[in-house]
Amino acid sequence: MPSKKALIRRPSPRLAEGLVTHVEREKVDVELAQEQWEAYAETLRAHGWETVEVDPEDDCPDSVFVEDTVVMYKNVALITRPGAESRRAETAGVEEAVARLGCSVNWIWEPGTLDGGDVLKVGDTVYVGRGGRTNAAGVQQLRAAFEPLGARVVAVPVSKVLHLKSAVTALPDGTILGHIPNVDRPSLFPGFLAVPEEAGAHVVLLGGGKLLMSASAPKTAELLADLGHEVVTVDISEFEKLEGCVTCLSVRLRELYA
Ligand SMILES: NC(=O)NCCC[C@H](N)C(=O)O
Repeated sequence: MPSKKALIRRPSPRLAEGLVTHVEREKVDVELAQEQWEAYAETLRAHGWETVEVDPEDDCPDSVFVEDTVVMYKNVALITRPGAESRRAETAGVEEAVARLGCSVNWIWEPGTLDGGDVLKVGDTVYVGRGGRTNAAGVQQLRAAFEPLGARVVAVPVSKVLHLKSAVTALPDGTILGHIPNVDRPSLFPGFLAVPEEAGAHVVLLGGGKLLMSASAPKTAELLADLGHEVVTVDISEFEKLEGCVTCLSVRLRELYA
């Protein structure tokens, strides 16, 4: 039976020291972030996901952004080698967690770098962003890991935002959502829908046609609701100050047959 498990990792007490690259540093309220993270996890559970906590990594300020440390395809967990050196220590705990769940484990190796935020799966198409965190060797290694399993890997340039998924994500029907100023080449994506807000480009598919979105994209939420989607919102303001979005706080494991 397909699983509905989601990896999450509680915020480090050092969260406020997290990296910022494309935005001005703003003061992060760590206590509020903790509350927002609890509410995010509760929302996943309320929609049928069993949350599995990876052991915390308190010395890594960005460890809550668990999506960047592992990419799932079928039952294979590809442990990444994050582009930012300060994030490399995050992967050990994630590797342990996915192995415990029965995933087959594979790795991105030096000189490859790859962040999970750069990987968007739409059916068997796997888009990978070549940008500030993911290099050409990382793209090649991802291809070598997933193409034999049936994936079609499509590399796309990312220069305007931190990760590919900061720029685009996909609706359940495969339509790609993007905020045009953040997308290098919208024409590379079939069925592209431009959204009016930066955070409007970020959706997590909760299942049953429901979309999890940030409360900071009300116009896009209205647009998507008007197209017949059911939108569930969460406030993740403290993570957005660190260039995080709804996708980066969890990794959904849908194809485990444990
Ligand atoms: N996948 C994601 O959207 N990850 C966000 C990572 C934010 C973190 N401050 C970083 O710069 O790595």
